[in-house]
Amino acid sequence: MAKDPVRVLVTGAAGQIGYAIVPMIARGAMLGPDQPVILHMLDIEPAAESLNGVKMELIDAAFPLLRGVVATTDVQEACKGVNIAVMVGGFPRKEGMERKDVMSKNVSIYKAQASALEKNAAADVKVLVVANPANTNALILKEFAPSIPEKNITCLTRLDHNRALGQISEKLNVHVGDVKNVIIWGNHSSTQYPDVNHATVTTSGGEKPVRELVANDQWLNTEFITTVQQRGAAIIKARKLSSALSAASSACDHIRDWVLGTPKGSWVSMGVYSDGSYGIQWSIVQGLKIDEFSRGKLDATAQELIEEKSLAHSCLN
Ligand SMILES: NC(=O)c1ccc[n+]([C@@H]2O[C@H](COP(=O)([O-])OP(=O)(O)OC[C@H]3O[C@@H](n4cnc5c(N)ncnc54)[C@H](O)[C@@H]3O)[C@@H](O)[C@H]2O)c1
Ligand SMILES: O=C(O)C[C@H](O)C(=O)O
Repeated sequence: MAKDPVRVLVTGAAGQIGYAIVPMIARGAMLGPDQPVILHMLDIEPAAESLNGVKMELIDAAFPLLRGVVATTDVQEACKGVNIAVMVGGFPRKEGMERKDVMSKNVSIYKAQASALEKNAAADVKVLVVANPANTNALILKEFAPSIPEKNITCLTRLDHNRALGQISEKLNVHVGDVKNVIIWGNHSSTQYPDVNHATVTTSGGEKPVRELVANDQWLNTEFITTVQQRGAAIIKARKLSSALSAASSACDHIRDWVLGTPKGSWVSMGVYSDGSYGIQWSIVQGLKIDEFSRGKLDATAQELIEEKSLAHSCLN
C-alpha cells in the first residue's frame, strides 16, 4: 500500500543549503525511495521571488515522490502540520567570523519560530536545527517550544561526523563507507572534539581500530582534530560561501538515520539535549571509556556551550 506523504519543512529554503537540500528530499535521500513528501518552504519577504523560483524548479524537475509544495513567507502557514522541520533559515558567517558572531541575529529567529512550530506542527514533529550557532539555536527553540518533546529537538553535528570519516578515509586510502563510529562531542564550533578512540575500519581481515591502522597518535591528536574543527572556515575561505552541498547531504543523513535507524553496532553523531538517559527513537551510546586527553577536550567544548547559552539569553533580553 502506498505510504501517506510526510510533510517536511525547510526554513531558509531560498538560500544555499535550501537550494541544495530540497531536491535531495524530493528524490528520497532523506526519507527513503518509497516515501512521498510534501515540501513546506519558508523564507523571508525579500527572498519571496527567489523562493517562488525554487518552487518552479521543483515542479519542472517532476519528482515522482513530491506530492505538493508550499512556498511561503508566513511562518504559521509554513509550520502547518509538518512532521519534520529542517531549520536552515538564518545568517551564515563570513570569512573571519566565529559562529558566535552570528548569535544575536539568529537566536531571536529561533525564539520566534519555536512558537510557530509549537502552535502548528504535528505533535510529534522532529526538528533539526542547521543554522548557526546550531546547538544554541536548538536550545533556544527547546526553551520556547516547551510542548515539543525535548527528545525531538536536535541540531546538526553530522556534517562534522562525516568530515571526520572523510579525513580518516583519505589518510588510510580506504572507502569512506568502511569507516564508522567516530564521535563528535560538544559544540558545532572550533571547540568540538572529533574522537576516533572507538572508530573502526572494515577490512578484508575484519574490523580494525582506526588508531591501530593510522598508527600515528600525533596526527590523530593534533592535525586531524584541527582539520575537522576548522573545516567550515576552510570551506568559507575557498568558496567565499559557507558549506552547502555537504551540509544539505549531512542533514538528510541525520534525519534518515533518526527516522529509519542505524545498522546494528554502528552509531552516528547528532546534537541532542543531554539528560543522560535512553530515548525512544535515538539513544546515547553509554559505557564508552573516556581517556584523560578526551576528558579535557569534552570539558572545553562543554564550557563553550555554557558560555553561549548565557550569551544567547542576553541577546534575547
Ligand atoms: N550546522 C551545520 O553543520 C551548518 C553547516 C553549514 C551552514 N550552517 C548554517 O546554516 C545557515 C544557512 O546557511 P546558508 O549557506 O544556506 O545561508 P544563506 O544565506 O544562503 O541562506 C539562508 C536563508 O535563510 C533566510 N532567512 C533569514 N532569516 C529567516 C527567517 N527569519 N525565516 C526564514 N528564513 C530566513 C535567508 O533569506 C536566506 O534565504 C547559516 O546559519 C549557516 O551558518 C550550518
Ligand atoms: O562554519 C560555518 O560557519 C558553516 C558551517 O557551520 C560549517 O561547518 O561549514
